[in-house]
Amino acid sequence: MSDILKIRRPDDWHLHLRDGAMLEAVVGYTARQFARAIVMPNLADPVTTVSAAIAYRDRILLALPEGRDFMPLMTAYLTDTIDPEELARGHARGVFTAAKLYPANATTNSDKGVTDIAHIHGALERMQAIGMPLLIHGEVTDDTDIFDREAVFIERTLEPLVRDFPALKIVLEHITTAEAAQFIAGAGPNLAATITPHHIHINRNAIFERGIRPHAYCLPVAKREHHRLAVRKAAVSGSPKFFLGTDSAPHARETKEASCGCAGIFNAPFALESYVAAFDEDGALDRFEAFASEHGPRFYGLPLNEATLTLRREPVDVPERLSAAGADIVPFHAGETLGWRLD
Ligand SMILES: NC(=O)N[C@@H](CC(=O)O)C(=O)O
Ligand SMILES: [Zn+2]
Ligand SMILES: [Zn+2]
Repeated sequence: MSDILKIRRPDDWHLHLRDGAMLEAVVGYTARQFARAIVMPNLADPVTTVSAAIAYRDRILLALPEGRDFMPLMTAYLTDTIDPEELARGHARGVFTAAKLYPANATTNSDKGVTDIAHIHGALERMQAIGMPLLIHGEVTDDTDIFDREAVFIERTLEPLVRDFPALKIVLEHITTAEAAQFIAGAGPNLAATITPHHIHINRNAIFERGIRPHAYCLPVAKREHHRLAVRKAAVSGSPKFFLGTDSAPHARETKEASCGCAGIFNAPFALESYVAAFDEDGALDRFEAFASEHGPRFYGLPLNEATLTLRREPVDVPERLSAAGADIVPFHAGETLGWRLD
């Protein structure tokens, strides 16, 4: 009985699909598992307009393997000069599901992000009024210690933001700390957080295991063990404020294995297998479906998926590399054997 898990088809509430050849190489891995995904707008040329989002959505749909039923949910990239009208227009037309706040220079392709929250107050007011969610990469960008950047962001930026916009729907993305888990758990129902597979499996030791491990490097960077445990506890808790968002972030192998390697972990190929292993280890298989398939759509006010999928307790080998876009990419769990297999 507990060797087979049949669940409502899940969604990925935080995903990087990139563009061009990389998009074509990676989109099938996500579409195999997830019915929908919130697609991040941090392309080299960020998605800041309705027309750019429509064109990107069309490229994603065109890149899908045949017969795959998958709906990309698009997001707008907030800049200092973003026009609140453009956001509202995109939201009303069903193009922008949400808008994403990247503090300028916090992460990959965030150089055109927001330099000061004060610059987007008009946009946030408008989003609050129309019920458009704000998605946040929550790290400060000054010379704060890299392991403290999320906790400091919560104190310095998120708490005032929640006070100023009490009805704004906010998702704190890819949380990595006990502080974040605690803050979200204690906040109102309009605040939620996504949790990645890697942040429930690895702590910061993984980045330095017998040498430097670029494929375990992402932002926000993995923290100490006690933070991993707190984030994992939130994921398996059954609280509707925490839901699945892989933050799968493919980078070609040579751009990670470099003197200045890119941040991002490519976990799309075995995302469900990775999450379910953690729920199984924690005796929380009965709460997996809610985390993967229910909490997200309820927060976003979207219908639950009708289709189902089945996971079986059978070994699955994760390859060392996957070839894509003429290069290769190293997936999360490369070379490991996971204990659950997706049909
Ligand atoms: N998570 C990462 O380490 N990288 C993401 C950006 C992001 O989500 O911060 C990317 O686009 O590569
Ligand atoms: Zn991020
Ligand atoms: Zn991301």
